[in-house]
Amino acid sequence: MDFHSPATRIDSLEDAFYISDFISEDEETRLIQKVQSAPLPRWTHLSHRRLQTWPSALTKSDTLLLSPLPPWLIDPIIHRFDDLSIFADAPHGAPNHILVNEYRPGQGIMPHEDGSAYYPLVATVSLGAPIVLDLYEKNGHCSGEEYHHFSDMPCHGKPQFRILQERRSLLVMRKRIYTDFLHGIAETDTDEDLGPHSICNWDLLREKDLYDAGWYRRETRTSLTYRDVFKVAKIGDTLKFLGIPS
Ligand SMILES: O=C(O)CCC(=O)C(=O)O
Ligand SMILES: [Fe+2]
Repeated sequence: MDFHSPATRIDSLEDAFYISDFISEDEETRLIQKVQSAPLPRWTHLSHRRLQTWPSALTKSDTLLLSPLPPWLIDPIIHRFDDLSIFADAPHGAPNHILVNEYRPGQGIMPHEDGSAYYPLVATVSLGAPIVLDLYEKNGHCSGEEYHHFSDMPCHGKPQFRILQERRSLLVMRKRIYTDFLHGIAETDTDEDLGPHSICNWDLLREKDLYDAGWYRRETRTSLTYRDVFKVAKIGDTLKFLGIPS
């Protein structure tokens, strides 16, 4: 089976796909335990969330120094990506880099793009609690009083699209959605105005009744974002380059 079937496609977005029950509850529990039990220095503390980078951060020239990913980030997730051919067209045919982001209630991530270091496809597995991801078209411009100082800036006021990511779900964004949109998560402790009119993957949700009131309170949500870095270097080659015998 391919991941880009009509059963998983988010209708209003040509190149985004959503699978609500990508991992089981037991798999989710185990993954959360693994994230939580990583040694403390693994975490980078940012002002609005904390982050782990696997296998390591990219160099200044956006190169990944190749080293194996830990087994818990491969099995079952990357095996399932293989079954669905998610990274089949990527240069290395599989993800080689994973960011783990943890958001407590009130935390988020500013609208941004992931950039050209990566093949334009990101596959995100959500753990622990739902969260809304906002998409902003890059060349959308601001209008309205509060933005008049920044009229040439992309508009971060109102997202064009909102994707509700349930716990245990997979979201794949690629091509134009990757290159032409910014994505972000609001710093709020309540996601509001939820319904078929505002959430573009509403039809694909597993547990719509949780949002009957039109809002929910955030709880700690962790994401695993899988990508393929274009430029890779073997550690041995790097040591040779530095004149160090390996
Ligand atoms: O947590 C998410 O779903 C988004 C994370 C993200 O945008 C990033 O790590 O670049
Ligand atoms: Fe991102």
